Amino acid sequence: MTTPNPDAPPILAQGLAKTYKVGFWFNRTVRALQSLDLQVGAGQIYGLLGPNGAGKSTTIKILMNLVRPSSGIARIFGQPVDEASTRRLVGFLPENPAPYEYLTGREFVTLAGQLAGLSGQELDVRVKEVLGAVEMAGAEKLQIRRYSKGMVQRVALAQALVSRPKLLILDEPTSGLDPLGRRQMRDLILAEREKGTTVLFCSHIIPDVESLCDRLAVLVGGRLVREGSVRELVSAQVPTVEVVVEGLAPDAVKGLGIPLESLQALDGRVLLQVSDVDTQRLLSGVLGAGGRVNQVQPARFSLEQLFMNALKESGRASTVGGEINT
Ligand SMILES: Nc1ncnc2c1ncn2[C@@H]1O[C@H](COP(=O)(O)OP(=O)(O)OP(=O)(O)O)[C@@H](O)[C@H]1O
Repeated sequence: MTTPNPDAPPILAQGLAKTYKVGFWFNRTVRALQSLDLQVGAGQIYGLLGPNGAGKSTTIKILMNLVRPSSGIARIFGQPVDEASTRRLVGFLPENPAPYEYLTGREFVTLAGQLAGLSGQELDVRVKEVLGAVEMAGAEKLQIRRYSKGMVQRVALAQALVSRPKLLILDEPTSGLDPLGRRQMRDLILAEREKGTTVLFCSHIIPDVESLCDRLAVLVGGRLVREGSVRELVSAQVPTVEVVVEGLAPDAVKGLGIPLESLQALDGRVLLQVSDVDTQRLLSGVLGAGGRVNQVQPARFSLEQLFMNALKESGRASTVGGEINT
């Protein structure tokens, strides 16, 4: 058995690919992941963002050694993902946690703590601590089958935290949580980073990714299409301007022949987004056609725009999943 290297990146993936065999005769394949390179540095909160079927869970399952990659390398703290010594350093929240229903929340988290090597008073104290942190102390004696989806998500997070992991891997951590629960989950993730824990989480909830991540990777159809810090990625977008026009119908605005990022009819006005370089031409066109310009302001770039652009470029705006080959 080799020991994990604390100076190695918590997560490293090189050329990671996964092809699933599907169909009754397993004669078709789905390419879920294609040559993924990823490096997550110590203490970072790293987000995997992508639409349904982008390959986020497959990446996480490979890192958790639940799925074998078809090719490529995946390492945790410098060790292969199937190395037992690395498992103790990782806390994992799966996409649809399915804890033993007949255990109480407290029993379940205690079991997870025992499996992680805790015992005696240290175990009791830690179980109480994590159940308190996820606000489940009041329901800890209830069997899990009586829990709501959000409560299951909370105890599942408690089991991921109980061993004080150095790396937390969270698959859709805010799924099933109400707005308050989502806020608490975000605060817990930030608190973990304060303690020096590295966090990898996947989501398709853009505000969660935007508010939490230091860096992120955008996956579409199994391919990495963007990677960087949230700020870098958002500021690399082509600047656009928002223009509100009155006195012209949407079709008349479209008829000006100026490329528009978006167009929305709003109660007698038309709200447009246009690339910075086309703004003057648009304004002259609107005035020349007898319209009035009500408002012009730079658009605030959001991760959502970046995401939509990435989808558009990949030609995947209306499709999900990996490539299916027959
Ligand atoms: N066990 C499996 N067998 C066959 N195909 C699979 C399997 N697991 C995933 N896939 C396929 O691989 C592709 C990627 O799926 P994956 O679950 O990794 O995506 P995801 O980004 O996590 O999606 P979501 O956001 O919907 O959870 C999809 O096309 C999916 O149908």
